[in-house]
Amino acid sequence: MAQSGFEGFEKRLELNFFGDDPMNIGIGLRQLSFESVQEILDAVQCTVVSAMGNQYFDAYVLSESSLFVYPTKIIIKTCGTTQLLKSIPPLLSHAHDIGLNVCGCRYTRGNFIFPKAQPFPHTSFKEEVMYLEESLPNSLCYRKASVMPSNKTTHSWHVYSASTDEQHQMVHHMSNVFTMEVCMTELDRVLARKFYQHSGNGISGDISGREMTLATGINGIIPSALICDFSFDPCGYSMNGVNGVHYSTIHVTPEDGYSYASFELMGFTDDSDDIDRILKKVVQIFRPATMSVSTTCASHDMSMHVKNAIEQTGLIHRSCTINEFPAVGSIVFQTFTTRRK
Ligand SMILES: C[S@+](CC[C@H](N)C(=O)[O-])C[C@H]1O[C@@H](n2cnc3c(N)ncnc32)[C@H](O)[C@@H]1O
Repeated sequence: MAQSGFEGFEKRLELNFFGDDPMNIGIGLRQLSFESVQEILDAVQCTVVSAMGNQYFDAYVLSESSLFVYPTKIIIKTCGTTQLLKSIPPLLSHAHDIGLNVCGCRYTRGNFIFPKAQPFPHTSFKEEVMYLEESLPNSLCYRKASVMPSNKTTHSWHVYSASTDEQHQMVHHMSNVFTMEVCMTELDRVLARKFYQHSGNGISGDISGREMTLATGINGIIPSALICDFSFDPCGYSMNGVNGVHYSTIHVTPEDGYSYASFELMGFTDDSDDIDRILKKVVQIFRPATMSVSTTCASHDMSMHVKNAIEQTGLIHRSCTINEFPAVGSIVFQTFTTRRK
């Protein structure tokens, strides 16, 4: 294991808002100017490298992962040594200026490969929780922080959630929406090489990103999705998939010694056959030695589909932890490894 390298494991923040005038939200957060978005990202220390949108939301590829902006929801996912939680104060302030107030927060992450390289407030989960508690208004009175373990101390899932009373009631009406966060380490070396640019060809990150999408089969994971992709120099890859109201996103750190890839999907639980097929395709593209899947949903029915699909790829199910979070629902954290691990 390298002593230090690029931290692939992302921090993910999801904030939900409500309007002063709920019947008149319109495009809500999507009306934030590009300057306001950049100011929020400055606090995190990352920038926009590519963007696309549809009638439902805007999707940005960042220098360190992704940002999704819906009228009343924002999801920021950043890796490396970014200071994700520092986005909260400017974000709440800009949202307030357009008549929106926060009503729900969910922060999740895995275990950093290089924890000592993380800056404040990401130096420890305790520090992160303290920062979250101080940054969120008192109206978010249902709060919970938990570290969900696996069979290995090196793999656990950190979760913080907070919500208002109203948001707490609302989650039950959204019972068929889920998010799935997949983290993969020790990628197959031959497959990881596909995320290196061909040296000295001088082509842009957009064009070589597209080439990687096609060469690896990433475009076949969700064939109906519109893809915004980008490759970094000399290596590294990010993409956002836009499919109606749903997004998917993939980020790859292919360097040997600390290789990492993530896949995330927001979708409807009714499409469980599709989810089986998607997960198998993801495993086939990266062939990781270790994989964790965290599903967030009003119920925990999804977890069985996840387990069955991944076991069919030859990976072995090692652990499953379930926890309930107010206004979020059930989070199921499962880990898998190859036989040799
Ligand atoms: C931003 S991407 C994907 C991040 C994602 N969280 C992951 O690790 O899967 C990170 C990869 O791009 C490479 N990279 C090259 N230039 C970069 C830059 N300017 N900013 C961020 N990453 C860069 C890193 O070395 C790493 O391999």
